[in-house]
Amino acid sequence: MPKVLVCDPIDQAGIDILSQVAQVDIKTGLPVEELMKIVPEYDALMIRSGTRVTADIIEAGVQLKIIGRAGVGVDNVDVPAATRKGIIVVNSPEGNTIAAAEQALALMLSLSRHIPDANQSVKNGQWERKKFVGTEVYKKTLGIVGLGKIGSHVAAAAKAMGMKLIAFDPFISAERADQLGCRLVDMDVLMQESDYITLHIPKTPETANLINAESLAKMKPTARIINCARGGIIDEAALAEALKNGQIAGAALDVYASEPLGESPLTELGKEVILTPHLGASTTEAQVNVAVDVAEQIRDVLLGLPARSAVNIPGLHPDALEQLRPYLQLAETLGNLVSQLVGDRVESLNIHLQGELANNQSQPIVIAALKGLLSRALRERVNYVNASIEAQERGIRVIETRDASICDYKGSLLLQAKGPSEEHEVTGTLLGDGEIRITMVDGFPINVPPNQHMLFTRHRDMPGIIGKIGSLLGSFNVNIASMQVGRQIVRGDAVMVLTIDDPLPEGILEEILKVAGIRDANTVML
Ligand SMILES: NC(=O)C1=CN([C@@H]2O[C@H](COP(=O)(O)OP(=O)(O)OC[C@H]3O[C@@H](n4cnc5c(N)ncnc54)[C@H](O)[C@@H]3O)[C@@H](O)[C@H]2O)C=CC1
Ligand SMILES: O=C(O)C(=O)COP(=O)(O)O
Repeated sequence: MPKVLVCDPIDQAGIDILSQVAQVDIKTGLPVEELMKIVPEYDALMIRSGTRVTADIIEAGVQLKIIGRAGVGVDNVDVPAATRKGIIVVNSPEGNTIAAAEQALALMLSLSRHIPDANQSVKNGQWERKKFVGTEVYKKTLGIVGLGKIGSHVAAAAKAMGMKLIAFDPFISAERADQLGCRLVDMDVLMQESDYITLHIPKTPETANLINAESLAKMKPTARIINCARGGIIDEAALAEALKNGQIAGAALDVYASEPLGESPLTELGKEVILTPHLGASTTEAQVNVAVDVAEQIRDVLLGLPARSAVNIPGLHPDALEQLRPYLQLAETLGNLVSQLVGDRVESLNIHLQGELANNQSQPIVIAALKGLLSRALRERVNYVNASIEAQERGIRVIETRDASICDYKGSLLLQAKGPSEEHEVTGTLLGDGEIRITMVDGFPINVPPNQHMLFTRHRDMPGIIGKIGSLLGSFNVNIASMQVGRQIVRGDAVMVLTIDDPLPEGILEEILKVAGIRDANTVML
């Protein structure tokens, strides 16, 4: 039974799902050294923001197949290191969207009405109505940095409260912003015009310290900033300074450069600052959502099925993936086949998407072909996660072309692979029932389903040659399941493709190559 280590508090609904297929050990708050020590035993890790999965932990996790982040941000996982090792990293992109958006809105209103300090004051026995006079958000300008899932929900709610919306997100179209009632502006304008600024961007090298002394200096003295995204996007020392100097009116933070926050100039400030301990995703609903979402993906991967929200497999919606799945199988089979025909190291791979296939998203098909191509050398170590990197590191040149006008079949895939001494090409398609057919080998038309054991020959089309190969195989007790010859001209060059029931015994290939007219022979295992 596979083993899953749960390193952070996860809702029981997720644990129940994992327990159906794995031994689940819950060990939260482990010191790094402890985690390093036990991680080699585990097939999967399930984490939240509390655990840092560093390159060292990934290196030590010799059995790891998947790291599941029950939440959105994967900045606490060394994703490139996981990718290199073929470990899938999944998250729950939508499970806590509403929770995080509501936290940002709650903080915005808390800031504008001094709720936390007013509450504390009453609890302290005071009645300070004058001290806590607030401001309205109605008709004020909200600047949203990052108009993705959370930013969009904040926009909708803020719009309903009568706020004017501006946004900075270089990856969002003006049409999408328009739909949300947002005007797209650049970062400088957003800093200058906003009464409230809310951050909903991932932590990346580009967004680290995006809000710094220089940008804070552009804000209105009455403006307030909210960060429910990630610590480190705001320079905390610069923010504390801006608040202390009255350069800006307030800030509410849920996330910090280092968590738990500990000692910080921010904790010494007054009612202009509200600090919460990374609670954005901490609602009952969100915790069930993310736990179930990620546990299901871990379960599926452990059962050999694909994950729907892998962050290190090229982005594809599950529905699209489902539709493409037969083509991925085709690409993988052809990649494996052509690599065995080349025999040697493959230096370049041309991938031609033809007919209907040319209209599909090509990246997953390219990756599937590379996975197939590399599986001869890397076996189960290559997967959809690391196939591209492995190919790149081996210096394999990948060229992709598409031609929708080629329509012998509904859609077909042609792979041409070149090695130091040999070059081969194979074409394949899918029949109506999704079955794979190899339709061309080295330019010769055939129609063969892939088989576990196959024999491919190149020969001169002449009488008797097929019989000779047949009896030779018979003399070695090899049972032929099917045999086909493809040729372009009578008595010219031809290919013969045999599917056989067992692996070819030692020595038989040499005998086949001795048959007059045979130019080349390859065994293939698929
Ligand atoms: N406080 C908490 O507990 C939670 C925090 N989060 C954080 O919120 C972030 C946003 O989450 P979602 O909205 O679900 O992600 P998302 O991927 O749907 O949206 C992120 C948006 O940021 C934009 N973006 C990326 N780089 C940018 C840049 N340099 N400048 C401006 N915009 C940029 C993207 O185009 C995208 O539209 C997450 O990355 C996560 O770190 C998410 C959930 C809970
Ligand atoms: O989903 C995210 O990105 C979050 O920041 C939530 O973090 P958490 O799972 O509550 O530790």
